[in-house]
Amino acid sequence: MSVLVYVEQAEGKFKKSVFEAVSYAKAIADHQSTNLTAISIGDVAENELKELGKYGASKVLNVSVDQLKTFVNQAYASVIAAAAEKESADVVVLSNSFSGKGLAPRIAVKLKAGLAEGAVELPSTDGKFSVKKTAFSGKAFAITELTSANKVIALNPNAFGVKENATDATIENFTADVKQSDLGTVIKELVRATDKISLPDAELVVSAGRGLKGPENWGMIEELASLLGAATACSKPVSDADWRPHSEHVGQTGIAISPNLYIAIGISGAIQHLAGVSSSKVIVVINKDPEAPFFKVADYGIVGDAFEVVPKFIEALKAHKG
Ligand SMILES: Cc1cc2nc3c(=O)[nH]c(=O)nc-3n(C[C@H](O)[C@H](O)[C@H](O)COP(=O)(O)OP(=O)(O)OC[C@H]3O[C@@H](n4cnc5c(N)ncnc54)[C@H](O)[C@@H]3O)c2cc1C
Repeated sequence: MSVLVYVEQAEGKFKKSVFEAVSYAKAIADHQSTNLTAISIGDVAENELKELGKYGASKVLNVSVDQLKTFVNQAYASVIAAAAEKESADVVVLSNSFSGKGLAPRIAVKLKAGLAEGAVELPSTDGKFSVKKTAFSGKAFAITELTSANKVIALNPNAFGVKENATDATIENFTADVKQSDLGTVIKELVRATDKISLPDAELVVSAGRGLKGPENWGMIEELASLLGAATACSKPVSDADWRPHSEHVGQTGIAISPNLYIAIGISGAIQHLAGVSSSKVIVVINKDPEAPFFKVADYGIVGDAFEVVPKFIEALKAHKG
């Protein structure tokens, strides 16, 4: 028995959430006194693959074939399942990212495995294999017991943290048959929508809501985000009104994020909004209404008018940066 972790790459590089998934998988492997193997699909240089050893992967299966250069859900799931079978892995771990959300259930079906999506902690060690995970679109937690022999766990980004565990990773090429039926949808070209920091991966996020009154007032939000090196986000009504693009909408029906810092400006804190942001490590709320529900989950709160507070915040940051 062993543990397999899928390491998603973007343009040949691994993101922090991947190193976190490897750290998490390594902790499971250690608990089971077994080895951790990683599987990478796409064009990744050897030195980047070797990096995975730093977090505990002792072997890396490298799949580099033309058909799988870009992400193809069904085909990637088949390859990862084939690797799990080859490695006799009974636990498969991956990040609960956009692609992870599509892959995890497919891999689980192929391996007849129990599935825990949105895991936020290591499985329990009391003899049962129970995983704490988010439920009801992030509004609650559930403890799910996986009773099947094989298990698939999709870890929520920023839930476990990156932990170094230096091992010398050996790299092995892995060739799995890619069936034509798995290539039903193929990405032909990837076009970047923006050069801005990607919201799902951002460590810092500045978000604003209807309290900003209109799209013309987002200049100060963008300036604040740029000074902090943060991504920008917004509430649903803001993107519904086309004040901001839908790619910035966070919450139950938008993107779920868990950055280290989430600054919410002029957002009431409706439950559907909180569903996507409440697992942020530190939440700062700026709202002129002291009764705004967001203050209940805030680590720091400023009761004040955004049009007064944000410019002062920007001024202070500029002064701090010199
Ligand atoms: C099925 C369903 C799914 C939903 N999914 C989502 C979702 O994914 N994401 C999401 O965000 N919403 C979602 N919603 C909508 C959600 O219920 C709220 O309506 C929405 O989050 C409110 O957005 P808001 O806080 O920007 O606006 P408002 O509720 O209008 O709040 C504006 C806030 O700004 C404050 N304010 C006003 N002026 C200022 C000022 N000058 N300075 C400082 N503060 C000020 C006000 O006090 C208020 O708290 C969903 C709703 C439903 C029914």
